Amino acid sequence: METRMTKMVRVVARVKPSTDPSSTRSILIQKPLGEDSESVSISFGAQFAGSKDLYKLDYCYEESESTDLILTKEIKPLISSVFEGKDANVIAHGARSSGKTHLIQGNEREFGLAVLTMSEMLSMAEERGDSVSVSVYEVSQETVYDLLDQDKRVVTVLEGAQGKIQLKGLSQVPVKSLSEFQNLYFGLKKTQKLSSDPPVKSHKGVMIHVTSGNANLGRMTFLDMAGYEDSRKQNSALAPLEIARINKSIYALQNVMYALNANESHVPYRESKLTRMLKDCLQGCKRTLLITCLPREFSQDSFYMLNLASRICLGGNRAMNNPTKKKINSLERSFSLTSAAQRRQTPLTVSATSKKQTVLRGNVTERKTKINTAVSALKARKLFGESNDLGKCKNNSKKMEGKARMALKKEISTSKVVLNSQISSYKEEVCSSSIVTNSQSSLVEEDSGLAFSSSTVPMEPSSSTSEFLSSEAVETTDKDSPKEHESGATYCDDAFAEKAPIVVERDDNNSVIEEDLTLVIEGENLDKENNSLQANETASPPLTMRLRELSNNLKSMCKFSDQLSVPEKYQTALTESPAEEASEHSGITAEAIVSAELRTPEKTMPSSIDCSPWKTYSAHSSKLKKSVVGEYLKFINTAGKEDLKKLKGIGDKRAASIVELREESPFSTIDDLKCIGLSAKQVKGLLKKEIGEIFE
Ligand SMILES: Nc1ncnc2c1ncn2[C@@H]1O[C@H](COP(=O)(O)OP(=O)(O)OP(=O)(O)O)[C@@H](O)[C@H]1O
Repeated sequence: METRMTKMVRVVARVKPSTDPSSTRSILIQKPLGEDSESVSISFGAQFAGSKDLYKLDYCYEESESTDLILTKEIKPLISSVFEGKDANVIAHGARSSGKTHLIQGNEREFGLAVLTMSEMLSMAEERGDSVSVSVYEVSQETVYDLLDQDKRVVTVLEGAQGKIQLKGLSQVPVKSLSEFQNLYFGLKKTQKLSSDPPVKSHKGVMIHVTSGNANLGRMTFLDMAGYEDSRKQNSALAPLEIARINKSIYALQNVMYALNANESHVPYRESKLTRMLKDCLQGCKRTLLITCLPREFSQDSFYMLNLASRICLGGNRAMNNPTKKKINSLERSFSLTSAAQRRQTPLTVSATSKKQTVLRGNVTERKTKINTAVSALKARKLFGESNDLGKCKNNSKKMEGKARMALKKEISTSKVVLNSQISSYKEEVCSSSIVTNSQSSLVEEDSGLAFSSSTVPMEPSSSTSEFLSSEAVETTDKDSPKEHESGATYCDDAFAEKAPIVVERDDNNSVIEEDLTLVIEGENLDKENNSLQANETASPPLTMRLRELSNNLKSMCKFSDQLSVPEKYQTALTESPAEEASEHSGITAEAIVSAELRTPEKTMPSSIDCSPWKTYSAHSSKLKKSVVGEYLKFINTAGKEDLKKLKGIGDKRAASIVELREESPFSTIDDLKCIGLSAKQVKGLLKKEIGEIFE
């Protein structure tokens, strides 16, 4: 029976006009049915390395299409629902300077969507005899500020026992006319921007409330998100940590939208202050409109944002098309495991029948691209976080695919692979030592195909942590202390949660009611939990031991490769022939064919059969170097703070920076360590010292 569903999040793009008409770096938009297209594809110019990829969205508004058109087509239907008591959200995200503020706020001459919408809503309210009021806020460094308050009062996000969010300290100013609203909205900067303010990025939100008499109807939220930028950019005005923090909250909201659109059972609202404060608006809404702002001339940062938007869009399509999507979602999520602990705890499910393996083989071959796209297009912040440039993104996709292969290969080799089991395990050892992140994926069969499931696995920090965070969870950190607020009640702000005794609020009839509130746990606490998770799993041996072990393994592998002797015909089958050819060798089982297909030739060490001793030695030492670097990075990406401090040259501050930065984007090259304030020379020195220690 077909289930009718509507997408919770509609994902469209808005193109910002080119500033250089002669530029060849233009994005390409395919609208099969012009304005009536229900889905569009966006790709990048041939010059761009990612040009082969098409990103699907629900629609794309080009430069020639006016903001009024977006209002008519996208927002007017939402306005009616707000007057019927539903919430609606319009969120603009994108790279820096991609036109988000221009789209949402606009300027005095060219009104943005928030102003145009307010105009519509005021007319409608007048007709119906309803009232409109507005709140304007900013979320910066995990703190919410009330922008309609002269002193930019801090807003506290409280969560009631029923999970209802209360924004304590957020003003709600009645608006009677558009000019009144404009004065409030455009006057903000003039009254509040202090020249001494350090340049910080923030998310800015406008919430339009509709009330009928004393009853609250719906709310329309406009969110102008801070611009995404690669935290490793050398020329940014902001510190990498500040960028990382803001990116983390961008990813958090994107993860929430993905989960909502994919109709997932768990929505990770607790990942950031922004997602927590918007929880009610997002979950109680008729629809959220996500607008990806894209400059006509693409950039790496735009590419990432589009990639993520497309992922959210695809999640919705799948949820509508496939009621059993949850298993598929698990595939994406299984690749998005964020902490090494989670990755390592992932059980490798083995389906051992050869029949199933034969099916798997076919599917793996056919789905190679699908896995790749699913992984690259669908993984949340970790996938994209891991890859802060296209090259890395591609490498990561390859790595993911490689890991999938490895997992399959493991599966096969644990059952009846007759041929070459020695080679398989030998290769596995080499591969695993050179893969930076170590993700194990559960493999299960879904329908007749191959699916990856993480049903037994926490998916992301959000999901894992939230499992032990009920809405009444209580947690404190020692660095944050309770704050005193005007009400006189002592309660907590970010990263501090405790059961508040009784907090007073007003109900729909404006009468005072008392509610038992639980103060929320914010992102930093989640970090703490993530870290404690990591701390638990860092019972793994220290780096030097692991390097030593690696060195021994490599030595034994060298020995093994010298002894290696595989019948020639099987060597050919394993390295070159497609499966069909291989099957002609009567002695090779179906499982072996799969093994052959899944082989990653470049990872294979050259045997000494046809190499000179020097070539063999060079190849081995270069592999050794790569493996050591890989191990080092793996350690950097997974170890707890205390273990990190055991590394030469890493003190408390650097260890803390590593933990914070890798949350946003794991270290994928040694050079990434420059982000924690090391020079290239210092980075080299660190590694030399660690390697030197192996031989002490
Ligand atoms: N559709 C448009 N038409 C003309 N100019 C535009 C358009 N969109 C944006 N711009 C211009 O591009 C510049 C950057 O736009 P805007 O400030 O809106 O970007 P942003 O994405 O909000 O930036 P940030 O990431 O810093 O918040 C501004 O000078 C703005 O006037």
